[in-house]
Amino acid sequence: MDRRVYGLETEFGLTYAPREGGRLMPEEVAKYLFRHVIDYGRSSNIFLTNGARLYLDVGSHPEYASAECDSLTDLICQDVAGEQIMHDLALRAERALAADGYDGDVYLFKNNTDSAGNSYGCHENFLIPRRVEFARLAEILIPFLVTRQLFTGAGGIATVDGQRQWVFSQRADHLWEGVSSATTRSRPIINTRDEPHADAQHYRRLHIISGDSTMSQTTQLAKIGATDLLLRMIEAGVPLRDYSIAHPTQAIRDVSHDTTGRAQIELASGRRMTALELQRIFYDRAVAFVAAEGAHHDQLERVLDLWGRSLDAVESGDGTSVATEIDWAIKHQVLSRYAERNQLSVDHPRMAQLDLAYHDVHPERGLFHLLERRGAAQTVVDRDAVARAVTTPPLSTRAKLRGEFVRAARAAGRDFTVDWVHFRLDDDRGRTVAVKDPLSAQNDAVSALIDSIEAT
Ligand SMILES: Nc1ncnc2c1ncn2[C@@H]1O[C@H](COP(=O)(O)OP(=O)(O)OP(=O)(O)O)[C@@H](O)[C@H]1O
Ligand SMILES: [Mg+2]
Repeated sequence: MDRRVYGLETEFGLTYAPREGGRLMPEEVAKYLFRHVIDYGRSSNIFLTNGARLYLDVGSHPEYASAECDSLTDLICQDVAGEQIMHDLALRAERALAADGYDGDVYLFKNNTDSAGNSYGCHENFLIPRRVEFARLAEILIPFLVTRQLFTGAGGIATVDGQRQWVFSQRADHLWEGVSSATTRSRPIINTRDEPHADAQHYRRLHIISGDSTMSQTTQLAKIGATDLLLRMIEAGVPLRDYSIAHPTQAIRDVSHDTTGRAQIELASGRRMTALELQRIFYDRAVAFVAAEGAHHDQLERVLDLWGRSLDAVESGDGTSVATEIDWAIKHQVLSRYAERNQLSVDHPRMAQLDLAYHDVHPERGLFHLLERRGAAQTVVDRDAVARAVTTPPLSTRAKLRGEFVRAARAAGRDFTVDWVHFRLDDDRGRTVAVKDPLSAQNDAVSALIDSIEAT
């Protein structure tokens, strides 16, 4: 695909810490969090003027699904904007709670596990051509996804065989299948539910649910950029050997638990390879592909540089060279310095607290955000671009139409229904406009709909 559509869905962890007043169940806190959303959109499932979807499913993990983007920088802007939108809801919830006699703090975490052992996800969506045979795609992609945590993992401390230890990924211990159509009960690496939100004859939406949520913008760039590049190679028919893994979910855990990158992975062929060896193959092939075909976007050099240096860092056992860029290394550096200063072992509860604080979306309280402000975490996009993305959609995809439609309908106080594909004014005799092409930012029928709102 020359222009690819990307979207990121993020589920957040939510807790309430009382200063005064009683405790609250997560479901009750979620109700407070979404009170403003329901006041604003009369539903707990709404689309925003930046083209994103904000919703609360059963349970207590609010989700922000970014608008469709066709560049990595737009995607990062839209994703970080989601944190700010969530944070704004948390502040409103605190005020509403206070009015009801609950004085305390609402915490939102962009992470993947809560203290009760539940896991929630960060789902990556990629538009891919249907002509690519899905079985071949999965065969190549799964070994890549199992091992890419060497540079995409959020890192942190987890309990493995009863012991607290450093790992690459929070999500790895919570995946149960390679490929499946379910996202909740069996939780696969790739979800095959076939809902392309595009012309189904020609496209698929690849739905990857195995990744960790990402705090660092540079990690996000490396994660989505490398995965896109691999997809591009598969689409181009680059011959890649079959590295199918015998037991993918066992392997993803083993790779996560061995931070030397030397976890042995058994392939379906019976051969054994380490995570680093597999990643080196993918990386070398990607470098050769770009050398032959040229870069298809202006961030590609940075993607390859981050990917390559991360593998070097794992190989050398020293993360400092990527400790401002890659989440696991950033977190490891700050937590281990703290442990040294305070003589804490890895199983000390304060270490678990810091690990959690890294993912706090609060711009002043969150540990990652503190590091970023101090220049200890590099960025890809500037603050102004993120601030714009809170209210403005990406301008080169269908999201632009959605954002403009939502804005116009709200301004005029009109009732409307939208989803990723459809646009409708509820009192417009049921006329629904469908925009099947996610890459189209112009559509006469939607323009006419918007004009009709503005004319009244
Ligand atoms: N044609 C497309 N190709 C790739 N991504 C798309 C396309 N259309 C929409 N997206 C992205 O897919 C994501 C869909 O999010 P959503 O939460 O609605 O997921 P879902 O898989 O449809 O449903 P759910 O999470 O409710 O199970 C969004 O980030 C959106 O930007
Ligand atoms: Mg979703």
